[in-house]
Amino acid sequence: MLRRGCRRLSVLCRPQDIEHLRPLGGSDDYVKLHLPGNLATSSAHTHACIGALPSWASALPHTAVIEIRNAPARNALSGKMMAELADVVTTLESHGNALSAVVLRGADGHFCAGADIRVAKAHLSSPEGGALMSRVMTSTLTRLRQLPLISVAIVEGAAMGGGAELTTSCDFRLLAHNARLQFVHANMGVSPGWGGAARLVKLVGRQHALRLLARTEKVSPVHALAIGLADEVSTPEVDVEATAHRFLEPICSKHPHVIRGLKRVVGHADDIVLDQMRGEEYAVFQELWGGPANLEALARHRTK
Ligand SMILES: CCCC(=O)SCCNC(=O)CCNC(=O)[C@H](O)C(C)(C)COP(=O)(O)OP(=O)(O)OC[C@H]1O[C@@H](n2cnc3c(N)ncnc32)[C@H](O)[C@@H]1OP(=O)(O)O
Repeated sequence: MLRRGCRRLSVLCRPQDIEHLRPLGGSDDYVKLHLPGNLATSSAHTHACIGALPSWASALPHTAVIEIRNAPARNALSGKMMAELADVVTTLESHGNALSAVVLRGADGHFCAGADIRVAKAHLSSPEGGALMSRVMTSTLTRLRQLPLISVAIVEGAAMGGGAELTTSCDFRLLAHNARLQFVHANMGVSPGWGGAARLVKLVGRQHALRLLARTEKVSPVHALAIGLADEVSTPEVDVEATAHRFLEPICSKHPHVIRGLKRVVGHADDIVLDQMRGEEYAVFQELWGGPANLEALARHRTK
């Protein structure tokens, strides 16, 4: 399932891969997309599980929240949750025009403990099962990373294994003072399988990435900040929700088209060669120049 194109190596996930994972979970574990009121109504018919925004996020305009919940397993992802995360990303790809940002957060004080080991043991322990999970998660997290939205992981408590990989698929990581990140894969006898190794190298560089992966080091918030794995760290005085608010407010107060254009330009600069980037930059500029936000800004600027 690996395709070696002339430019990139891509992992192909088939719809039946996602459907294979969907029954593998319980009734209380889920991944849910929380949207502002109008979008929640218009996205009600999509596959994804949709809810209203939690109160801490409702004051942030143009922001969605992805909630990860699996209470008995520190929010580890069951197969069902992996399928639901894919659904959520599909909804954001097709219904997210009015959004600027998406926040990924685990429920009840933990981010995510990786793959749900109970499910993995019972249903995905074969090489084929692992490959299937890897295809689905790599594809979903690549699509999450490529959304034209600013994505932010709020990391509280444990982010282990695949959970640590999940944090790297977001543009920014805001860590609670009690956050614990650990790429425990080597302890599980595996390497990252959700695309997280490549993203980690991009974030922290070859040296730190190899060290974190090979030594399975526990990364404290202070260390994460020092090596570029964290963008902000909350304190006991300023909690993680207030930290997220402070970080996101200057982004979400701008016009969503502008933020989406910026993300596309920077995303492409990061991922593709320069001449393609120039084409994208030109195309985005043409789309934005003369648009409502640009005209509003021009109107505000008085001619001397
Ligand atoms: C390519 C991706 C590959 C992977 O992600 S493989 C999975 C890698 N993840 C791990 O190895 C994490 C293992 N868990 C831990 O280290 C710790 O549980 C963790 C997350 C730091 C939390 O520690 P504590 O707060 O002390 O809680 P605890 O250990 O008592 O756990 C509470 C309950 O949660 C369960 N749990 C934690 N991680 C899980 C997982 N990944 N899958 C399934 N169940 C998991 C744990 O078994 C315990 O259950 P119970 O209450 O004893 O029934």
